[in-house]
Amino acid sequence: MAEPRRRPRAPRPAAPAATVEARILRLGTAGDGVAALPDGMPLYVPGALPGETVLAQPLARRGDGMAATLDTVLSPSPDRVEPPCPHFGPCGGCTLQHWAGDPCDDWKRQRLAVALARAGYAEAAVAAVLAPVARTPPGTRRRADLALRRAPDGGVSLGFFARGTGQLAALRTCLVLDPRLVALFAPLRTLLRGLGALRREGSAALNLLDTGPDLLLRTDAPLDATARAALAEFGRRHGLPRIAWAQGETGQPETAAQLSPVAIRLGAATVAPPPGAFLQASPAGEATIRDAVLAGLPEKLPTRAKLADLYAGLGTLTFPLAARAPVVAYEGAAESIAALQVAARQPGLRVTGLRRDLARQPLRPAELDGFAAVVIDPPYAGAAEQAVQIARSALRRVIYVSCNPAALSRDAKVLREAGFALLAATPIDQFLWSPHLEAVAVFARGN
Ligand SMILES: C[S@@+](CC[C@H](N)C(=O)[O-])C[C@H]1O[C@@H](n2cnc3c(N)ncnc32)[C@H](O)[C@@H]1O
Repeated sequence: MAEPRRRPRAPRPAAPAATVEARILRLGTAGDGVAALPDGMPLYVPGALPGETVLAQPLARRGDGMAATLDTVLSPSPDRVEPPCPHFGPCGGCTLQHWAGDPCDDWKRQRLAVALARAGYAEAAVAAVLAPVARTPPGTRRRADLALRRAPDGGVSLGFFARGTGQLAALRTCLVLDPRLVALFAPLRTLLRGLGALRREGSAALNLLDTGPDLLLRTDAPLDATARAALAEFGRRHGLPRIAWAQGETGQPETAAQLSPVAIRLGAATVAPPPGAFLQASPAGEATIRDAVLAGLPEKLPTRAKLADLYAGLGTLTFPLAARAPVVAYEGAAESIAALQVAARQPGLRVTGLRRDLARQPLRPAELDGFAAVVIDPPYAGAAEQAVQIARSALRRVIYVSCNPAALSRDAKVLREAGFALLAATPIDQFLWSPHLEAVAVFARGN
């Protein structure tokens, strides 16, 4: 899921507007408090909570409304809490840390209910199958995509961009990340201070694998032999089996130092992920998604049943699914599907991996009809083309893993119109203290 590494564009300077007093009516999908201006236009106030009266400074038009900054909270919500992280505010990572957990869970759960209701499922039908929010604990996030910036004195800051400002909030700690990744912040800064390949800006993507932290460094200048030796020494000292490097935001990663093999266990398979590979953000989040997907399968599968896993990545869901029936996994990223295919050669796994761009070439009805169930876990944009093909097929069971309620809503509408009922909906708070919401929804027809 998205993490706030890419530098956001700073808002255009606007003529200073008078501070307004506003009553916050609700929270918007980006986590901002939403009030109504006298003409009815929404006023988006980051940091404000539902029920609060605030003084806010309108800044500039944003979408259908007006963006503002929070000046003063005149009447705080009883659900306002002291943010536990010292970087709250400047850091763009956890924008809802000032909100108590239970109301935040209720808000996320309600957003899933609304998304499914917008797809046309009756409110009562949604309420009947909607599970409580599964909240992942702090200190368990195993992926971080940190921005790097060299200061004029040669020092390097490492952190996330504050929302909408282009300002990098330099982090000393992080409450959501696994402490084993946080422990690398200080040594990374020291390493990067002396690394000529980082002139002005770059990034450090950290994935915590079963074999230890896996680092993908992106810098704005080439990496020479001395720098490679420094990376290998860093890996040895801090227990990183592999450090990969790439030039620029889009350069192809290459292994700069490999000290021992990398691996992660997914179901019954051991997979060697490529540098910077997609992993579910936390082991607990992954387990919740996996369990909800497995629970969504038909109770009894015919002897010759096959399953399909679309947008399979490294096989996070593929390999657990293969415990129930043979699985065909489809994935667009060459390095990910290659890792899945290699892992699938381990004995007894019953997995076939195929590379396919599912946006351009969604599985057609004749292909879908051969599967007893299809799991679909698309990127943020959702799977509009694939949903249309599913609607035209004779497929009876779809398990949809979503990281974007709006895309889920759009695709679920296509399924509903094709006769799919909603059997289960599980909201998952895998990005604690952020407005992100993930979900698993199970659809069936013809049963
Ligand atoms: C949300 S991830 C899910 C991965 C996997 N199911 C998991 O749980 O780890 C979405 C996956 O879709 C892949 N993807 C993105 N666009 C794609 C496309 N057009 N065709 C096929 N796969 C695509 C990404 O490479 C990524 O692996």
